[in-house]
Amino acid sequence: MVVLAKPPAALEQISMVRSPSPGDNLAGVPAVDLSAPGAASDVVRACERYGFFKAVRHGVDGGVVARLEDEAVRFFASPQAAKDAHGGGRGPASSPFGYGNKRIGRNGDMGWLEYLLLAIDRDEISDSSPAPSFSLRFVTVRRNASTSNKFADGYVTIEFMTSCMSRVFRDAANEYVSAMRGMARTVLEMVADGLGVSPRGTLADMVVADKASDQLLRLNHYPPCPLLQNIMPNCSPTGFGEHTDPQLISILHSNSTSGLQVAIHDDDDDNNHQWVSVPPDPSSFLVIVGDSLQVMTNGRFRSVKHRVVANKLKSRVSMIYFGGPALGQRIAPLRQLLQRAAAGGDEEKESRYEEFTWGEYKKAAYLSRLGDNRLAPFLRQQQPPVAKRHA
Ligand SMILES: C=C1C[C@]23C[C@@]1(O)CC[C@H]2[C@@]12CC[C@H](O)[C@@](C)(C(=O)O1)[C@H]2[C@@H]3C(=O)O
Ligand SMILES: O=C(O)CCC(=O)C(=O)O
Repeated sequence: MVVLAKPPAALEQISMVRSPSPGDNLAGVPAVDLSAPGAASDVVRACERYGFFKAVRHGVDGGVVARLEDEAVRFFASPQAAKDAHGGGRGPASSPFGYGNKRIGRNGDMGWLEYLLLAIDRDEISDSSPAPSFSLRFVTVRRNASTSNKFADGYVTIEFMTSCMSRVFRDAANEYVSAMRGMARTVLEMVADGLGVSPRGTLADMVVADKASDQLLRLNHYPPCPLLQNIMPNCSPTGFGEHTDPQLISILHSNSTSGLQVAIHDDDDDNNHQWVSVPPDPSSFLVIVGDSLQVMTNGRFRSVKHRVVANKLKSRVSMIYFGGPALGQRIAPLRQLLQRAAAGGDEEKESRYEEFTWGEYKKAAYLSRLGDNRLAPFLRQQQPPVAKRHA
């Protein structure tokens, strides 16, 4: 009798992928030295070809990263019941925010991970603040209400509406988010410079200066998964399924455990892609182009598909800042790019996409499955596929 190997119950509903091997590593991960004079054009080149890059010499203090990572590790090591108490609940009315275990989003996606998803809310705290709709929510307040430009530059503090975390955790998250907002500004200004769009704050202000912008912080923990070692030695569970990020920009940090893979498209055939591993480098950050930035560049930048494969032996901890604009922000190609095209430049002069606001897109995104192509319903009819990328 042949007995078929069956995955352990803990892995039911989690899809398997081929285990990464050293040969899958992306040779020459695109890297940009953010302190270099030519950084803006390097950023644009990487976002066009790959949809992501590794930011080095970024100016973020290692202590800021270490303090939040230590707190995240401490939180994930706490008793399961304590973590579950901060979950967003289950079912269609549940909140995506707070602590989650294996369930990603509300539409049936599963992964070998646990996480904390936090909204960064910039309302000032006051007695009249509406009660939060979920159990974990950052509320940012102005440190100095009279200096609004400082506010724009990231001088914010974060308070938790609930006391699930220690003061130390709160402070660590606060300083980390400030650093990420600073990097988001730097990169988005470089994008504007590199594309010849003025003022250079056009994109950065939507995410960093607009008081109503929609920013998230996600802390992921992928426990080691030795369960398949003997029965399926060449397979690994999916940690986080393939997806693109809906926002403008994401900034990812991970510890030294591998697992992140990105889809690299053929230069000649846009429908063809290959999954490659991005070796971890805790001294750097990965900047990822989101769907909204793809639209704002009229498809010139690519929102890159990425996923995480669980590691058999080591825990992976990642921390991601997602920079989205205000819900009412129109998501459409930057006018100057279209105007330049109309005046005879080399870019397309019509938008490839139907118009939408970030609020509309976000609503649709949160009803979709992780791996769906969320921009497809917004593509204008009879548009050619996303332009062949520049080398
Ligand atoms: C399955 C889902 C999880 C997600 C919302 C969605 O319905 C589709 C997009 C997913 C994603 C991917 C990037 C970020 O991790 C995230 C927070 C986001 O903004 O979009 C997640 C959403 C989530 O985990 O709730
Ligand atoms: O953990 C990672 O490295 C990536 C996670 C991710 O893509 C996400 O949280 O959206």
